[in-house]
Amino acid sequence: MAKVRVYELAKELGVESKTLMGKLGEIGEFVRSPSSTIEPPIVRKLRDLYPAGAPDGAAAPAAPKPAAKAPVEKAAAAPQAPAATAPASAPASVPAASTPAPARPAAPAAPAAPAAPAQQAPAASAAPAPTQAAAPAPGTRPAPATQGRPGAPRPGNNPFAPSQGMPRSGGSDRGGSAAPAAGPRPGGPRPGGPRPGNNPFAPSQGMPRPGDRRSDAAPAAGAPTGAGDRPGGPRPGGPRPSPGMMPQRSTVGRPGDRPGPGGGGRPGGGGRPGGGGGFAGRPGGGGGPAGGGGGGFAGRPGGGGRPGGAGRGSTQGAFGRAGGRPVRGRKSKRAKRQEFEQMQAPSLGGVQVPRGNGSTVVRLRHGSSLNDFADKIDANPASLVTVLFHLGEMATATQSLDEDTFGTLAAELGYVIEMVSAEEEDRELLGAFDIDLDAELADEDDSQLQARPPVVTVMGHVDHGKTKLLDAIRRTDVVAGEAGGITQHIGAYQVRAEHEGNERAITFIDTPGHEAFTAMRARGAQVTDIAILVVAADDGVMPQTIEALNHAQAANVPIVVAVNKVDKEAANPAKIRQQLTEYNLVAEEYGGETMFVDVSAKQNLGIDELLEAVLLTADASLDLRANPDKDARGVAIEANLDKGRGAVATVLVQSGTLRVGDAIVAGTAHGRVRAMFDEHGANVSEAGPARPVMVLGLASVPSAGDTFLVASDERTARQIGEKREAAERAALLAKRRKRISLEDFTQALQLGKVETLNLVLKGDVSGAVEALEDALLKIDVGEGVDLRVIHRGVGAITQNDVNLATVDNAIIIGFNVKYAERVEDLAEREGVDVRFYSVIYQAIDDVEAALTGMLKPEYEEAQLGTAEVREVFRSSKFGNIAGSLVRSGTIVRNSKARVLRGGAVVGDNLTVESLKRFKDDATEVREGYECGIGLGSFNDVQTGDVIETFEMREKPRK
Ligand SMILES: Nc1nc2c(ncn2[C@@H]2O[C@H](COP(=O)(O)OP(=O)(O)OP(=O)(O)O)[C@@H](O)[C@H]2O)c(=O)[nH]1
Repeated sequence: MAKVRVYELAKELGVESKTLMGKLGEIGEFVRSPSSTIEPPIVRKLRDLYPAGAPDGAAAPAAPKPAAKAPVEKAAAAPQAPAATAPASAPASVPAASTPAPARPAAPAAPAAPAAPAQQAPAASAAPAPTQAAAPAPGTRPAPATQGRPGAPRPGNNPFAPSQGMPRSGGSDRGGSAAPAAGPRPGGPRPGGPRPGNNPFAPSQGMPRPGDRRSDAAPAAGAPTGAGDRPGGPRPGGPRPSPGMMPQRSTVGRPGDRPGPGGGGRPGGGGRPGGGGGFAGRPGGGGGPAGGGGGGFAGRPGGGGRPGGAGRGSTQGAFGRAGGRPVRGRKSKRAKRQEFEQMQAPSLGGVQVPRGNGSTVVRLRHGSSLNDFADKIDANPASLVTVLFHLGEMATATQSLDEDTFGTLAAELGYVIEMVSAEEEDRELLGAFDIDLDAELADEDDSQLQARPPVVTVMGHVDHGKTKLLDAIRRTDVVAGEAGGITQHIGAYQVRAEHEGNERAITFIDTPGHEAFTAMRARGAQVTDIAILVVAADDGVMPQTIEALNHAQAANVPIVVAVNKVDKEAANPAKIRQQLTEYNLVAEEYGGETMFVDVSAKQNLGIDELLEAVLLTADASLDLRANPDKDARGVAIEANLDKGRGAVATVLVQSGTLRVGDAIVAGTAHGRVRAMFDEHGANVSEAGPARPVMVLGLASVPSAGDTFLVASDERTARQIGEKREAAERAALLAKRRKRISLEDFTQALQLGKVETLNLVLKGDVSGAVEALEDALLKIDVGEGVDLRVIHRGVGAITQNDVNLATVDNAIIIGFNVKYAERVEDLAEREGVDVRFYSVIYQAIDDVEAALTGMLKPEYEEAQLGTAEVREVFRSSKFGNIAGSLVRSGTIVRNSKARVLRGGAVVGDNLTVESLKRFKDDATEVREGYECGIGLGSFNDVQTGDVIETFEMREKPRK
């Protein structure tokens, strides 16, 4: 069918060419002149508009003629001007786009009347016209089967789907033009409505970009494809196209494209779908035939071979999926569900996390990680990481977090976090081994309880005589005399004193000071029954006296005051009594309840009275009884690693009886009691309540204040120890992480205060570790540098130590210890600096040096050379160049510079940006030579100026 020119048609229709051109403009077909040709579909449309040759064109556009064979006929026709084709479809398609729903009902009917599809789908009928308008590429063969498909937009055609691949504005988007071809799924759209996956709001599908003509284009895609599609039913014999069958942007519509090998009727490599959509920006590029049939698929014959040349991963058009990326098959149900859920309640960061109702309690152990939290709420740990990140905290899924962090996260997600305390945690842990210490105590009846000695701690201000007093008490021991005195310091000792005619035992903790007392309390060990507060009679109440009594009172521990040094001339015991009344310690003689005893530790005066006072106080205010007939429970008082004997721990039995051979676990240390010694160095086979003994047989060194218990067997003891160790490690990690938050860090960085030397101290005995720590912390390193002992302990350097040092960039100092097995390799691998010392001062010297090295370097200016400006050259490239003579030193390129004029600085903070020796670039020019110096943007250089160059050098620290 030959093309018709405007004037010819005008004549035929009995209207003026101008009127017809106007009409063409109205329907979006812009023609240049009356002699322009019009594509047959447009011709038909116009004929419909002027059915009876009515000049007003009043005829309804409702009954367009079927587009049937037009494309075939037009296949070989010359390409149309883009201006003519592209806009044509747009207006036509708009109604379809805006009312996709009404178009749908037509779909089911379409297969029933394939011969007259257009009548049934008016919306679609408009579209075939423009699709035909897209001229076939020269040389492409038309697809015979493109026509005849009932026209109706595919229900699945999501007009908003960005992947529809509509041409972008400008109409020259080849890829876009391919979309309609891709759009139809010959396999038949599901008639039941839009594809569930086609969620126009789903982020994965996106909305059309502004400026895109997708929204316009989409209906066009729908319409023409509908024309070629078989809505509501499977394509006869046609396989469901895989995405791979979709035409590729890069291939479709290229002139000269050939149908693919299996394509059967896939013309022009899929035809230029732009033709289908009527948006063909490239005349001739659009596989007209395909277009005529309504997109690329229309070009496929019923047999539906795979489209040749159309690869995977190209435009996916009407499937609503993002174009460009290959998508294999349709979305899984799971993907759809996920998408749906995402639409419901995305959390902070856009991830999906099961939410609590605001009061859902989640119990977490101290040191738990996001993994643990995720486990409890059945969430994906990675999602929690994301949410936390959006809350301003960065953490990995396995990292232990502190309570605050969990609290923030939980609040965001509608949960309430309940952190389990260390005691509760241990209780739970022991519960797993059928050990319930609380129930044990509750179940004991009076008949099982026997009196036990009081356990006493001596506290007081520095130099008030605590140690001296403990010595004096030790000497008064009636048994000690017989056994040759207390020969060993084991951390605690028991003395016997006469009281009301009876010999009574009193246990003294041999670590004076409230620090040890409090440290033990902090570990959950309530060891002390009575505190002796030592106050020097010649000195009076001092800060640490007050601190000590506060600590004792806070622990509800009765106090006996030892007014010491009464032998001294300046002693004023009455003053002490008076002073202490202010702190609720009112002496008995003043009507109070506190016993004050005047003693002289030096002269052994009043010691017996003091012991008696202790016993009286104990009897008066405490019910000191315990059940000796059960497995021992108690506290580790002191522990160290002995070269010959291994871990040595002094434990205080609090209840039950500890026997040699018992399986024991103290904190994380476990083992079997191999031997026990008392403070006299004598072997003991069993130790009852309030009895301190030195125990051999533990596999590792427990910490002071660790509670111990006898387990049913060694295996249980080991398991408890290991579980405690894991919990402790987690808690330690959590604690460590809390030390610095992101804000603190940034602030510290800004203040230049992040240079912190972290240390892990390990020693053979706790005393040495403490001494080392004290000495290190006393190093005067000046401001700006911090020293922190992040961990200290007794024993070999373990994997835990190295791990800790790795995380915190710490240096490990080992004093008289070595690596534990296989730890050296780890330290080397992780690059942890581990230093061993046997002389404490060497360690201190080294740390001091390290700290000095860490101090921020100070810089000073060092002059490199001066040059006198002899002449100024102007260079368009480098600005002014100072032709200079080097007067002293060397002028070095890229060095700092300043310009002096008459001794005054006229330019500072400059850089020697270019340096030339004649025409050659030079890196440096020495004294006596001429050179050209360019100072960058500084152009105010004059003859006679002096250019001084220098560099900033680090100042050596003294
Ligand atoms: N005259 C006299 N001097 C005493 C008496 N008790 C202790 N001292 C002296 O006081 C000084 C400090 O005694 P310590 O027992 O070391 O005192 P401390 O309270 O243990 O001191 P720190 O361990 O530093 O807290 C020593 O020189 C003792 O000899 C006493 O009863 N009379």
